[in-house]
Amino acid sequence: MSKVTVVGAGNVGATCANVLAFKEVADEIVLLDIKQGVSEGKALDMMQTATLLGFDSKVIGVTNDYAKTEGSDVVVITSGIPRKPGMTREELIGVNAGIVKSVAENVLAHSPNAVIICVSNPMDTMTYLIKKATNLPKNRIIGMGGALDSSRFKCYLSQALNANPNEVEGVVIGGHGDTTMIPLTRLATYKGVPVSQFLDADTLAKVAADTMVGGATLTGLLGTSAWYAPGAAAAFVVESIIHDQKKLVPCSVYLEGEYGESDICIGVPVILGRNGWEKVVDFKLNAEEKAAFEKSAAAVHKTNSVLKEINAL
Ligand SMILES: NC(=O)c1ccc[n+]([C@@H]2O[C@H](COP(=O)([O-])OP(=O)(O)OC[C@H]3O[C@@H](n4cnc5c(N)ncnc54)[C@H](O)[C@@H]3O)[C@@H](O)[C@H]2O)c1
Ligand SMILES: O=C(O)C[C@H](O)C(=O)O
Repeated sequence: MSKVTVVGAGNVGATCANVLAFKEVADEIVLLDIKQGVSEGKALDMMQTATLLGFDSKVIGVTNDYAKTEGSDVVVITSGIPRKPGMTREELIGVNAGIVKSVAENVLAHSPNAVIICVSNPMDTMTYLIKKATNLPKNRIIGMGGALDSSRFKCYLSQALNANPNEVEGVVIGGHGDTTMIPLTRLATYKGVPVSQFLDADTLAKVAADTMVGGATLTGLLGTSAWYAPGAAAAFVVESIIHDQKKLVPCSVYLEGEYGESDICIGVPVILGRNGWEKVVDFKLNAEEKAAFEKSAAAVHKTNSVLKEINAL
């Protein structure tokens, strides 16, 4: 039997649980929130789609009762506040650090072998906080932002190409921040052919810029941050793990020398399998990409340093 817990039954958590159930990624999905009744209500609402959508997964909602999360294979942490228009993700650190740390401790008390997927922002720093606060093996702690950012990159690329998004490949590495993301335009392809054969440099630069502010654009439109693609991206990462798919997905993981960085969680391409992330894949960046990665890492290190200032570490 496979079991996944999603903590936070807000926009992203509920969407993630819904995708997990619809795709039957796990036999049991526990949706937990601190707000009385919300997760029970959303889980019941989802279960009432089972015969309409034809899935057999069971979704259970609980209010802050971690005993019900016992024995989870994977735990997705979405609890915390989202940004409002005009804010950066980094501004959420003060509130979200306390929430993420206590949630990670609570879930591990009942599921000591779980792989933890971090969604809460600022995601790279929250992933690092989980690593430092729990001291779990590094392969069991994963920030999912690169899966989302790469999906947005492929979406914008497909629109520029007027192509089917599923025939476009593209990867975003670096931090999950408006200025720290690195869409790897040089390596993006359409049916295996470099996109630079179809799109001029200005168009490609616009695609990269739109990708980097993809989350901010949606926050401006929605008044709060996005949830369909973030929830689906988290579910995609969970599926790769639960089904041991060995997919190559950019995720924020704890580096010890890979890509020239240490003591940081930041987005790099990793293989996902049953034990979490299994290895970092070296994309052989060129000088410009390496410099961008170094700059991105410096910004993430700076945000991480705030954890000590606010006594979260
Ligand atoms: N990494 C990414 O790609 C990505 C994408 C989208 C959103 N996010 C982040 O995910 C987080 C959630 O976003 P959202 O739109 O779902 O917000 P939301 O406000 O809709 O939902 C958050 C939920 O967390 C719950 N919560 C708060 N404290 C809790 C606790 N201690 N235990 C359990 N539940 C608790 C709240 O009650 C709420 O239901 C935000 O920090 C947002 O910035 C990250
Ligand atoms: O933009 C946000 O604040 C939420 C999330 O990180 C996203 O990229 O959608």
